[in-house]
Amino acid sequence: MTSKENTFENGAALAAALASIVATALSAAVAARGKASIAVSGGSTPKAFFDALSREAIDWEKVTVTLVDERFVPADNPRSNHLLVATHLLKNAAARARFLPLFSAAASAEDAAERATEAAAALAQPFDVVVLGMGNDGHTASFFPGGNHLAEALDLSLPRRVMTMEAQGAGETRLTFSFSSLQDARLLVLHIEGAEKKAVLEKALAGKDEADMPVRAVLNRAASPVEIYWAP
Ligand SMILES: O=C1O[C@H](COP(=O)(O)O)[C@@H](O)[C@H](O)[C@H]1O
Repeated sequence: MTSKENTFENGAALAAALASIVATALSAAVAARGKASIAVSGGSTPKAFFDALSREAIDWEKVTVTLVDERFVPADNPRSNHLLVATHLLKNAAARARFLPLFSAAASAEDAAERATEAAAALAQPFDVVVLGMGNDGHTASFFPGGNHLAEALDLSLPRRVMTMEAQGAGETRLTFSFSSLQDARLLVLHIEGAEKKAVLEKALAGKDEADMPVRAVLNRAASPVEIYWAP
């Protein structure tokens, strides 16, 4: 599919612009269908965006927020993406949103993935908004190079689901929405910041090998156009 690069002077300007277009997309979804859904990423990049989005005047009671991916850790773990979202997004006006976690205290990560798949099936499809991040190794969501379920996760014929992923660069076992769940979002954003990530993006755009850089699946095969948001 196509991608479009949106470049900003700094992270604050990017956060404000991204919060504004995401708010517009969520409000349009509520107006059209009575509810809206957004899947967001974890990591260090989205904090300012989350803070800005939390203040947007949206009918948040009608919005479900979930995660693109999560570590198989409880929400009080400092590495939990749920904790990040609870701290930076589910506050101010956005405190009224519903949150759908991927982690649950199941016997195994596989069981937690099954539970999250069932819970997510109640959401309207596709997602109204998906905001992806990217690691310096070319991973996005928890599609890691060398991931034990990478080929399955990137297979577009896989029914929408949450699945587990283990990889050397991932730390904890991960829970991640499949590519099939994310790639057709009504608004599909790849949010990256810094010169190093820009260089990783350029490398990803220049090649095709998805096992080496799984973010290429998004850049090359997503059904929706990819809005790339970048600031130095
Ligand atoms: O592991 C993860 O990392 C990526 C990128 O994180 P960042 O710290 O470099 O911004 C993130 O998109 C993903 O959701 C997260 O689980």
